[in-house]
Amino acid sequence: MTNVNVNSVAKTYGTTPVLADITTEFPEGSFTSLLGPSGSGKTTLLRIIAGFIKPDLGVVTIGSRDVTNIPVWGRNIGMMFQSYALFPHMTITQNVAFGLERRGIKGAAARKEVDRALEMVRLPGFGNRMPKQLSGGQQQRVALARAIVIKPSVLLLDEPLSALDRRLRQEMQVELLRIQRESGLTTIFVTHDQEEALTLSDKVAILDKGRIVQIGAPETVYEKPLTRFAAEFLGDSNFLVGTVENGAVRLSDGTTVRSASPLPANGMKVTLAVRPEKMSISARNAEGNSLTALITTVIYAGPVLSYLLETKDGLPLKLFVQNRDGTVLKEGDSVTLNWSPEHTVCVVD
Ligand SMILES: Nc1ncnc2c1ncn2[C@@H]1O[C@H](COP(=O)(O)OP(=O)(O)OP(=O)(O)O)[C@@H](O)[C@H]1O
Repeated sequence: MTNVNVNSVAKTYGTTPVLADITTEFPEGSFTSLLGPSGSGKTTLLRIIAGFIKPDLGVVTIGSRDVTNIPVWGRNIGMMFQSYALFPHMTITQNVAFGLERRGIKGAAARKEVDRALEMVRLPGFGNRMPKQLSGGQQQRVALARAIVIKPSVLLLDEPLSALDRRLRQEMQVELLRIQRESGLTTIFVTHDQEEALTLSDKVAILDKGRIVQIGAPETVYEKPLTRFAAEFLGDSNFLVGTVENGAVRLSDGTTVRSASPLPANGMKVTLAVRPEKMSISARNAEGNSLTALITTVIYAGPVLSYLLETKDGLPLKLFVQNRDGTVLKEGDSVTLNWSPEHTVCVVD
């Protein structure tokens, strides 16, 4: 078990900066997801930690060891990518043993480690099969066994589950988490699937244009986004823009909205973010915030109903409600939305 540190790491391709001054710690035994849109630099950061790419600036340490100038094979890293490509002409045992052989571990010692790894991914007894005799999910497990059999210090995963269908993917998420917890491996996981990042991780790092804009526990990043980008990228959000007036925010239609976040000085323009499930259609609470809006679209998704709304000033809003009693409101209905200042977060625009 080892912690990974990235210090002032920067990378530019030609004139395009891809990573700008990244400093962050991946604590020993933690599971961190790197989450961000396409091109935000997730893979580049992972490949720098793996040693496939050398940063222009900065230092990478694994444990107490500076590995910035150490090649991939000298870093003792377990890796798994989207294209997990097992060797088709080799048995499962041979596939898993591949990394061990390159480390000089052969024969009975190797077989013992392979059996242990196959047991860990719940494929005991599959060693003599060929990859084509396994389902996609089973092949993925073999790839995971191959990554962990070498007893790496760190496990690096780049969208390993994105080729799987939804059901298999959820199954593998549970397996991955179990294996990570059992092995205690410091794990860094690249994904652009927010739900996956929230469910699996101890920490989520949100990347935007080569910077980590926020890193923290899933519930912190979700409940208290720091920027509009983070609030929008991780989950859905309503944004209310207004001016600070006597400790509250006055919107353009004159409504006053209170926030539990610290607000800047009077007269400053601010953006407030409110999650759509934090709003409700209920009797007005004197302590709370409220806005009246017209329903423009109803999206029926079984357990959850989504409503798109618009205030008379043209402000678009979203509302998610649990479908408790089967009541579905209609387009054109006018409703009053209520929500708490606790769920009204001041974000950097
Ligand atoms: N070898 C390269 N040469 C030039 N530009 C590159 C190279 N590799 C990556 N880039 C650019 O760097 C940026 C970041 O790429 P990276 O693959 O790290 O993003 P990502 O967040 O992992 O995206 P995705 O989710 O699409 O995989 C992109 O704009 C990409 O085009």
